[in-house]
Amino acid sequence: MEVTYRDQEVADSAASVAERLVAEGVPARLAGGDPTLWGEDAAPVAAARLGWLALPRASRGLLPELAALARRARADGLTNVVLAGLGGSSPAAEVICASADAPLTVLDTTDPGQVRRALAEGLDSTILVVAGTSGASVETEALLRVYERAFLDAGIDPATRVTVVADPGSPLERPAAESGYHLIPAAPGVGGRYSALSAFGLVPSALAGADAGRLLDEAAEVLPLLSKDTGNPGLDLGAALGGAALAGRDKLLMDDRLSAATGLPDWIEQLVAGSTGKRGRGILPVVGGEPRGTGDELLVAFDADDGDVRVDGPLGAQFLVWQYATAVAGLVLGVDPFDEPNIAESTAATGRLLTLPALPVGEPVLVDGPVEVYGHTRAKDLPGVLTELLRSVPDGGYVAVTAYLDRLAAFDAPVAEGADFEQMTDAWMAADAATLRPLLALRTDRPVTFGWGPRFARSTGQYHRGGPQNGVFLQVTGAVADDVAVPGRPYTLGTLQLAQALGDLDALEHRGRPAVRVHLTDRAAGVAHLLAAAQEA
Ligand SMILES: O=P(O)(O)OC[C@H]1O[C@H](O)[C@H](O)[C@@H](O)[C@@H]1O
Repeated sequence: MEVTYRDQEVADSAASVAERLVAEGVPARLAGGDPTLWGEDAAPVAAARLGWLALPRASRGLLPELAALARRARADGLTNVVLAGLGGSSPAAEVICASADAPLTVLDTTDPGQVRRALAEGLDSTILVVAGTSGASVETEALLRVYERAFLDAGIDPATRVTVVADPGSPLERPAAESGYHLIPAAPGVGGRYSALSAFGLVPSALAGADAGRLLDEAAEVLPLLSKDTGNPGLDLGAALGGAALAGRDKLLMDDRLSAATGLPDWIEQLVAGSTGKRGRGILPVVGGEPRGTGDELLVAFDADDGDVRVDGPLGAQFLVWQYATAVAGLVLGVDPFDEPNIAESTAATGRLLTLPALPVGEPVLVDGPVEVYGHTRAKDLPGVLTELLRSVPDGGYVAVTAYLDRLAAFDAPVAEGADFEQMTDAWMAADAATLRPLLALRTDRPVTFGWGPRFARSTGQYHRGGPQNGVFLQVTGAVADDVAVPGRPYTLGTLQLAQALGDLDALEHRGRPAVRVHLTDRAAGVAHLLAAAQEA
């Protein structure tokens, strides 16, 4: 694993940061799991979250159980692996499986269409992994309830299909015990964001056919370097991230085009945004963003020379080194990398909204074709709304687009017969809400981020609310055609999804951030309309 500086300014600031950290004994103290590094107030939480440093070795104990689990699933014909988990409980497995070409369906959504899509993949061959660290995520619990009912309706005993991965003492242990699900207790003292090499990352990956042992080997190889004062890739990367952010280069761009790992920036996003975005500080990962030369960017390139920092190494080592580097960057920025003080703001608001007889959606301030606009705007049409939002981004700020929609809906777009791959990709992009990010990025030199709700809410959501208050928000919601009931709960997935969006908006508006919700009364037509509006200057 190697970290190389390719920009003199970054190299200089990293060197002076590293010198200070070494003088304070940080590398050995962090590698040894010293919880007092981030100050006295942070020590109790850190003490309960530094377990990830031991995982490259400790998780080896899981391997026989994982092999047996995977063997049994294959013997039973359970090849469709579905992972229900939010925040840090799912993105590592997503990257591991995508990189290993191991098919995994990740459900970190409350979108009824996306959940129906997953259910339709064939319950006969489905094994469901339900993953939660705190066990408090309402989405995970709802998805478990939906799948339990679906299995029962299909005449399948859920106990033969559900595996629960949970922190010891988590409320998720209860349904597991009551219903006889296979329970795999996660290593204690890790927490969601740092759980890649724990049961959270490894159980679904092994079931889907990825090589969990290899990941641990890759991480174990780099582990001894992390206590060193020199030649320590975690220290080098952390000093670069922290030093650059202190110098105003706090937008993290990543070029992974040549990387053997698929989707690593998405995992880094949840780690870095959730860990550093607090107390008005933080590092904002801009996944998919291109460098604009604006002076507030740091470009990290994987296995390539075009960045300010070059990072080379296999996936298992990347996980460990980025975790260490993020903990170091938190120290440099003066934030506690292990808490998430502002996540609860929107979840509490969502909880309150769900107790009301009806969701307070309000009245649209304007309707433009299949798109309703809610919030404060003086604009007369949708292109005007977007222009106004873009103009309201302050110096050093950013635009965050968040879409509470079906992440896979674009693949339903009609593609002409005989179309080649490029034409197919064009058709999908033209139907994908995520295309808003590059389109809006063409119209501003400020970074534009994109996140699917509620997935982003537990990572960049922490940064949006806790980080520098210079974000401008465009939230996209959509009408639900075919809702899904949540058995045993008074709400449907569609209601939960909308309540989450409104809860998030509420938390942003309370902080005085410019935020507009656009609601698609027809989802496919609405996305097309929105993308067209984004192109109209
Ligand atoms: O794993 P859960 O209990 O469902 O929590 C999901 C997520 O919640 C918060 O956002 C934390 O910052 C994450 O680290 C965690 O993964």
